[in-house]
Amino acid sequence: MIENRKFTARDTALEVLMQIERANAWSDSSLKRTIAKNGLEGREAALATRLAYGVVQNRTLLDYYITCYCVQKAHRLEPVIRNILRIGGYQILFMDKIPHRAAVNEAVEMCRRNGRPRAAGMVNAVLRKFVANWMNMPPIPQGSTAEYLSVRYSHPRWLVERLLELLPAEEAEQFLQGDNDIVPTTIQTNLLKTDDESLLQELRQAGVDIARHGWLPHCFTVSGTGSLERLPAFAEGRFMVQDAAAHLVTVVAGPQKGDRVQDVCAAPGGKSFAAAIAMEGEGQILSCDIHPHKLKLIDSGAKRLGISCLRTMLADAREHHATWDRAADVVIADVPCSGLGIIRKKPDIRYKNPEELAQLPIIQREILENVCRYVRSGGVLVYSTCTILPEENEQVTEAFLQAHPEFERTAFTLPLPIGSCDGQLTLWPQRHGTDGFYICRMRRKD
Ligand SMILES: C[S@@+](CC[C@H](N)C(=O)[O-])C[C@H]1O[C@@H](n2cnc3c(N)ncnc32)[C@H](O)[C@@H]1O
Repeated sequence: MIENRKFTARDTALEVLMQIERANAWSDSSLKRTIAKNGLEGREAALATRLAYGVVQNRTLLDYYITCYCVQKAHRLEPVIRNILRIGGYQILFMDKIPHRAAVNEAVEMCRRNGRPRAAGMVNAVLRKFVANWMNMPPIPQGSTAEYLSVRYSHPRWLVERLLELLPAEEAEQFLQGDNDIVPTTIQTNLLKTDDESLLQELRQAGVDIARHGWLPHCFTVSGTGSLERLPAFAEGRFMVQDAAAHLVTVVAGPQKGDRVQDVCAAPGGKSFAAAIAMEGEGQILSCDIHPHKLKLIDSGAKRLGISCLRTMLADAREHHATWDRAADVVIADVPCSGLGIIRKKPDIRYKNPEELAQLPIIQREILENVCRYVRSGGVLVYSTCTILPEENEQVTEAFLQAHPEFERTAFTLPLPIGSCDGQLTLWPQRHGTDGFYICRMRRKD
């Protein structure tokens, strides 16, 4: 049955890749939209997703091989042909269950269906070379370590060079490799509605491949189960999806029952929701964001999870609201960042323009400067990002602490293997098995 419909999955992947290329679309939102428009479900939707993500994750490498086997360089090919070749090449090199013959034939058919019958012969010839050599593809130029890793793992050169400044080469390679792996999803029990054991049983009965998280209480890892959103347990709010690293931000913030919490960059709401669960639904959470449409995501998430102690408000975290001064027990500043720690979930982040990223520390510092005013005496200020770059992390908090002696970093202890931290922590995928994150816990002394 799937055989007959693979055609649609490949066309959907092509449509998504074209949107990414032409309109600079993000792969996750483009996939969601296109899968719905094309009416794909279940395994067909999963195949379209795997193909589109797989090509984004391995784009440089695929283009390198295409260039080796084609008279024209990959970047000179017409975009639609280039993407058909990438989809075909990805299946041949990375997907064991798809017969090579099917990958080639489907690519040839896609040329015809997309009004490019004259390219069919060339596509056939290039992909046949992939098939003939798949166990022994052309060597990647060794050049410098950065050049090799950049092609091998399809990350831009600047990012590889930056990682090589931060990590030993072997670890940088593990990081890059991990960005292209399929990672399990982490979910958290909504203790406001159910308990761990009931959720485990319910999801097992629904056919979900689920295991308790290795070290995070009330969390599970789930894999290979397609969209979790179709499950009644999701629709009825018995769990939320959140990576372990993101979850730890709330653990570090440590909100207590009855607390007043302000989440100043809150959408789509994950850390506010985790705070509400930790607070057993009692207290006040003010979840702000700069984008009105994103506030709706927080509202609908809170409704689904049965959280009633949360309200949303449109606010730019750089602008002062005097009425909030010294009012919060906990302020969470999960600031906009380069997102380089979550490439394994959002593969196209690697292609962001580094020049735009250079502005982020300025915004991050402005946010911290402003929202620190909302922390009460003795209250907690948590700064977090989903990146691993020191200029968005330690360098922002260190500059802040130097300018604000009324704040100090305070130690915290997390479940092993992390253990005790001196007030700040960078989580690394290749070390901790989580997304890449930075968390800093500060306390107002006066
Ligand atoms: C890393 S995301 C937050 C994720 C969220 N805390 C969660 O756990 O679901 C950063 C958010 O900051 C918002 N944002 C960006 N600039 C902002 C600003 N100046 N003021 C408030 N929010 C801002 C973005 O719209 C985005 O939703």
